[in-house]
Amino acid sequence: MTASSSAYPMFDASEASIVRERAVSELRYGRPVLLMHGNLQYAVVSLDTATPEILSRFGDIAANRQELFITAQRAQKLGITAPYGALINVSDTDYEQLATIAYGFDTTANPSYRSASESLAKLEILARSALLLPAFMVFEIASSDHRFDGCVMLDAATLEHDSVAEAHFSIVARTQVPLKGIDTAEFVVFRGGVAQRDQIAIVVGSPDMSKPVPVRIHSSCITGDLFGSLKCDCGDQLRKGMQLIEQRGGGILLYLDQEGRGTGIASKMRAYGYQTAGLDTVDADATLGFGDDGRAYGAAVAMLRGLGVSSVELLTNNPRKIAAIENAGFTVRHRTPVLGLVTEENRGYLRTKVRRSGHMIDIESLKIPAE
Ligand SMILES: Nc1nc2c(ncn2[C@@H]2O[C@H](COP(=O)(O)OP(=O)(O)OP(=O)(O)O)[C@@H](O)[C@H]2O)c(=O)[nH]1
Ligand SMILES: [Zn+2]
Repeated sequence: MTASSSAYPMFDASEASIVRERAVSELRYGRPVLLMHGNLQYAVVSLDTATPEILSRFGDIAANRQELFITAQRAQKLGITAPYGALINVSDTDYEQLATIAYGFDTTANPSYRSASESLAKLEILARSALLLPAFMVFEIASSDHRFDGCVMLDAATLEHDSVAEAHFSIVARTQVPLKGIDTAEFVVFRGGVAQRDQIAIVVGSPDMSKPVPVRIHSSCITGDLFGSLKCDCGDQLRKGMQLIEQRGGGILLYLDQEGRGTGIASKMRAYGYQTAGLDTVDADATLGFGDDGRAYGAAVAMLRGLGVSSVELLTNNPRKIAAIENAGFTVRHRTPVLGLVTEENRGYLRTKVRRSGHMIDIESLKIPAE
């Protein structure tokens, strides 16, 4: 084999999605990245992963002029109105105090701040990609400052929510798996999109792709799907969804790698902690800095296209899923509700879904049998 003498690199390492994934990796290891916006450059570290030592070094380099970025949702919890988030003055704030301001249950802090620019609001997108809390230490650096040379540098303008247009997926494996109560099921593994993660489509039976196909788009819920958590209805919905598809004579279940509505298992468990302390699911996420539901359905769209689906019967109570599929050009012929068992433990969660997230569940049906 002869070595290539091409003057061109094998791939374009400046491609926005690759730079973003490198930045994600750096942030998860607690290291700084550079966020560019026009002539401005910000050194940024994640509060979720940076150690006190890293933060202290960061503060030394910034000569104590670093600020804490929090999202608009978290700012609102602190009584601050800032549409793109806020930059909190933290010159004399220790690590514990930073965490309290950034995502603590106690929201009584009254810090001095300035409103963040639109470009810094993009840090929330980066946090979601990295499955980290959306709180960052930020320091604006001069172009003559070379102390962050070597850090991954990304352009804020390239940080957009997972868009369908950029999602390229391909099938890497498909194989039959015998499932309890299901006649035939084929697991089709797709690879692509953000971080080239693997996503699964389960094709039940042999659906006619030229007709409306029964489809459930299911976001992963380790606690509910695997362990039978009583806090939500996910496990029931998963199994009911599969049964409904089987009863229809075949269809597709898309199992999306979107734990905790895309915030990741760590943030979901933190949110559960706040729920135990009395917050509902939406307020618990907002207290951590997250918006109501930031899930993107690019992977679902790509998988349905990859399987040759154009028209669906969607098994869901969530209007956002319908909108996402319709916006991508699919015809939603029919919607079938999927409701799990209502229990004392999940009733509040289901009510919040109806009242605050617009889920189409008959509130009367949320009475538990003994009521
Ligand atoms: N952040 C957060 N995520 C949760 C909580 N409870 C469940 N989840 C996640 O919520 C998602 C629920 O997914 P789905 O059942 O597909 O979606 P849905 O929005 O309920 O819509 P349908 O079930 O289709 O009506 C999963 O990713 C769960 O991990 C919670 O309290 N906080
Ligand atoms: Zn769940």
